[in-house]
Amino acid sequence: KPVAWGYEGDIGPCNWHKYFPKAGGKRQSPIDIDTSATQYDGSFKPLRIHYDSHMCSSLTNNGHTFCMSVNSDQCNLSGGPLEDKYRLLQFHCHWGSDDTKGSEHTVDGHQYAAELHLVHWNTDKFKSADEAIEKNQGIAVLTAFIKAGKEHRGWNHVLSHFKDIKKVQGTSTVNEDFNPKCLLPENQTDYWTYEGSLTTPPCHESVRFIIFKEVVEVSSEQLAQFRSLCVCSSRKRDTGEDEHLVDNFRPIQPLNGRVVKASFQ
Ligand SMILES: NS(=O)(=O)c1ccc2oc(NC(=O)c3ccccc3)nc2c1
Ligand SMILES: [Zn+2]
Repeated sequence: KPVAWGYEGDIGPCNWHKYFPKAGGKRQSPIDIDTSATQYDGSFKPLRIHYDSHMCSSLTNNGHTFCMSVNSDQCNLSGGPLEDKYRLLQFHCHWGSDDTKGSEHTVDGHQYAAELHLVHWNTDKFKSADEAIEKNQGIAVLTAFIKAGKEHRGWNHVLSHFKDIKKVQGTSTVNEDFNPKCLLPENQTDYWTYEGSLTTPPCHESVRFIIFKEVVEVSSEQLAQFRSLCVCSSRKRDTGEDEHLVDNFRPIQPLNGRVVKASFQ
């Protein structure tokens, strides 16, 4: 029977290690990026992000975030710090209860309103995502910070399906011509990268994070739509309204001597 975990109370991040021992490991995520301690690495080749847009995907509320599952073998990532080719598996976000918090990684202690994770698995080294998810070098997560600002039209293709997934386990099929590349910042040459973990249980230490320096803007109204998702099926709080899915970010974890590399000087 799967163990319940969440972001507050007894099942919150401080207790994850009791049922998910890797959560207490030495290369956990997220971390704070201290820009004075990052090391420029001139050896990185250009990042190659090739996504097609003719992919059918499904959007689900898994009770911890929304997850857009992608099943196209044409969405590939390679280059940069990566030695192998990785295939897009899903993307999701982390956010807060207001625009002042929500990202998992922080930059010089600054937390953004939300954080986008595009999750890829290593198709050169492993036969399935189920295998890659728990192996070193198995996963690469392209990450973009999100702040409140002007409206992002690309995000509306995803947000327009949110009414179908308000409740947990709600699923909606997305067939329209949508390319997740539109969710990334324009500047895809400046990024930080380090070796970490899944930021939710089971916290496998299998992830290479690639975090773009440029921050993406979405409107405050669009951020409010993230918060409209419900974390529980129909259980009403004693106050009678639905419990909303917010503050689904893990606190930052010890760096333990890891060095964050930068693709830029
Ligand atoms: N916040 S995170 O670190 O990006 C993160 C955290 C936990 C995750 O579990 C999975 N599993 C699959 O996507 C998957 C999808 C299909 C088959 C096997 C695995 N991806 C994750 C990403
Ligand atoms: Zn994530």
